[in-house]
Amino acid sequence: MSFVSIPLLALASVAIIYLLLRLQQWFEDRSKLPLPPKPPGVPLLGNTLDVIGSTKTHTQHLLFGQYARDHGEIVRVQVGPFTQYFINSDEAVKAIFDKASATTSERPRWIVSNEHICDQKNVLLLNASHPRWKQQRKVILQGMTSIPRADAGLEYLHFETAKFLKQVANDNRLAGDSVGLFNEIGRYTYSAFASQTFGMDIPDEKDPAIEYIFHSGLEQILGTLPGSHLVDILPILDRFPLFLKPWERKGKAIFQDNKRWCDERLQRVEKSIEAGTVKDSFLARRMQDEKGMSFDDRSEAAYLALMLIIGAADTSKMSSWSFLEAMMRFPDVQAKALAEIEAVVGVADRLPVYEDLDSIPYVRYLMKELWRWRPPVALGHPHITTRELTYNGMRLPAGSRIHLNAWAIGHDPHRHPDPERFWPERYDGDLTTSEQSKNSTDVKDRDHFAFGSGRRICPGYHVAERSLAIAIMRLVWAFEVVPGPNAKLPLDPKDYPGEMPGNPGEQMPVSLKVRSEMKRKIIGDEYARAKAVHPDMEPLTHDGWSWKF
Ligand code: HEM
Repeated sequence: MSFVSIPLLALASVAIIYLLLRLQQWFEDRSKLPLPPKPPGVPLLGNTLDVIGSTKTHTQHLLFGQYARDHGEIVRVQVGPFTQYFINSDEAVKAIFDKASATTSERPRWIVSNEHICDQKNVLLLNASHPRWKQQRKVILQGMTSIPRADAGLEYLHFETAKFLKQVANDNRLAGDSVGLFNEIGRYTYSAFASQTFGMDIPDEKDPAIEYIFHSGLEQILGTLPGSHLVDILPILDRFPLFLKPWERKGKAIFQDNKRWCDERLQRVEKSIEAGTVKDSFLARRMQDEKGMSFDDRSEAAYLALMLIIGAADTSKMSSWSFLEAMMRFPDVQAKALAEIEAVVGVADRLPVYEDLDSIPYVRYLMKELWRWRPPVALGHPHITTRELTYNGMRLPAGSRIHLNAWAIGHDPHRHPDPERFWPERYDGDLTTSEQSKNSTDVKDRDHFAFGSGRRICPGYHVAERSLAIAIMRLVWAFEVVPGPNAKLPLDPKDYPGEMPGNPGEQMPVSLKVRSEMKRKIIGDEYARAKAVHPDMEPLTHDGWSWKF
């Protein structure tokens, strides 16, 4: 036998074994329920080309929405070697994410993102079966996201939004500069959550802390996208010695950098506790409540504080930004919202506050409509099933990667007639909070799916509700929201796509005009009053970007 034929023989044997295994699988599957339907694709690549194309044009939500309309409640999409299942109906979400949540709450294995970059300390990426996941969810609820804790955070939301209003009301250039407005909304949300977690605020939109926190989150999320790291496709590569694994060295270095950043802030909080000058915050309370904690526990709490800013800030920023899109494109809704808010708050007496929400049902409808129309996490974070499930004559094998398609459900014309229209009246009479609505006996009554579902549902919805209600009431009360001077009319969301699928980007041409001199004065006065009682906080500044590899 020649030397050439040995490798050929080996290759042929591998191919035969592979075909035999596929054949065996086919025989086994013949007697089982069918898998969910899949959109037409090309051999071997499946739907990869369509998905890549939609990623380039920022239209993944539209592609997966179309798949849902064409193929129904569950769609099987093949991207390279990955099969993803998109759950596209409220009933299927209830059956799969809620009722079967004991078997649908794990995450895919992300070697680089979860194990190296986050050292298995990020609640968002951990498996639900990992003891740390349960522990962190408990700490988050007690320390930041329960109703009393969310209420305690209102002072920061009121302060930061008042500061934003004052900046915009007194700076015509900023009021007409969409990128500037986007960044200032980012500053106030990052600052509101940095204050609540670390007890430190971010006074300036150019503060490098914003870039640092944003990039830390981005690095983690990018690493969860299918195909971003070869080792996630071929986990055997993880067994190589470290010098052959640049991804692991880089991931671990990022973790160390994040940890150093958190530890520095932890030490500042510790010093202020010792000096008796500590500001109330998630981290300070955690350290004072848990006297027996070692430095590693404290360091983990500080890391969790950073993860919380990452989870809270961009989703809240995006909600305020999408709200401006809705007001600009639907001026009748804006006019009605203004009338309803002024009827309770007065035309020029004071700024709206969160407590006004109960007296203005229309604001509740605006919130529900916004999260239906523009869910910030439109295609959900992936979960993994741990055993085979059946639903409506279909089967999901164990190990399936499932996504809650919040966009498709929110834009299903049978569930929400005329879904592209921003129409808060569709929720007329529904005054439920997010928590009450998610527990609706009939899932058809549930308002939207922006926070996910089941055991892994976003723990921050009480906080998110407070943040959005304040933003909505104050933005509408203070400003007329209009298209910017260079806007291409009629406005088309395809002209200003954002990084988060289905959400507007910073180039959305929006402009704000303060509604009256009286309102400008009230904004100035109330900001001055809020500043006088706002605790003096240390800035969260980061001295330069330190990830260098
Ligand atoms: C409009 C605002 C927000 C939206 C739309 C949102 C949405 C989501 C979604 C869709 C998930 C994934 C759920 C799943 O895996 O099924 C999630 C997870 C998470 N969110 Fe939020 N979120 C928001 C605000 C917040 C806030 C304010 C906080 C904290 C104060 C927060 C903390 C978290 C955490 C810690 C997780 C990870 C939960 C886990 O994996 O177990 N989020 N969020």
